Amino acid sequence: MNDITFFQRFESDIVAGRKTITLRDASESHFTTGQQLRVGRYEDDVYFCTIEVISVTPVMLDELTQEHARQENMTLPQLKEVIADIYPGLTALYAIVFRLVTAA
Ligand SMILES: CC(=O)Nc1ccn([C@H]2C[C@H](O)[C@@H](CO)O2)c(=O)n1
Repeated sequence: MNDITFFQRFESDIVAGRKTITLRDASESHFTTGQQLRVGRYEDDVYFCTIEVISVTPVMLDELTQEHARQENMTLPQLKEVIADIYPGLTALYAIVFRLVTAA
C-alpha cells in the first residue's frame, strides 16, 4: 500500500534527487515532518521509492517562486501550467518538501 503517488513522468526526477518538492491540495496536506512515505506511480500504483517529509507548508499559487520551480526541476511557467492542469482553479496549495530515502 502506497502513501502518496506521483505521475509516472516525474519518477526519474524523484529517484535521481532532482525533484524534492511537490505541491498538493488540502486532501494531501496531512503528512507530517519526519514521516516516511511509500511512493507509487499514479497510473498503476507500483511502488518506486520511499521519501521522508521535511516540511509541509501552505502556499498560495501567486506566491510560488523560482525556488519552488527549481525544487520541482521545472521553470516557474512550467510549474504553474502543471498545477493548472492537475488542480484547475485551485489557488491554496501545500508545499511538501521531501528527501529520497530509498529507491526500489
Ligand atoms: C493525484 C494527484 O494529484 N497526483 C499528483 C499531484 C501532483 N503531482 C506533482 C506534479 C508536480 O510536479 C507537482 C505539483 O503539483 O506535484 C503528481 O505527480 N501527482
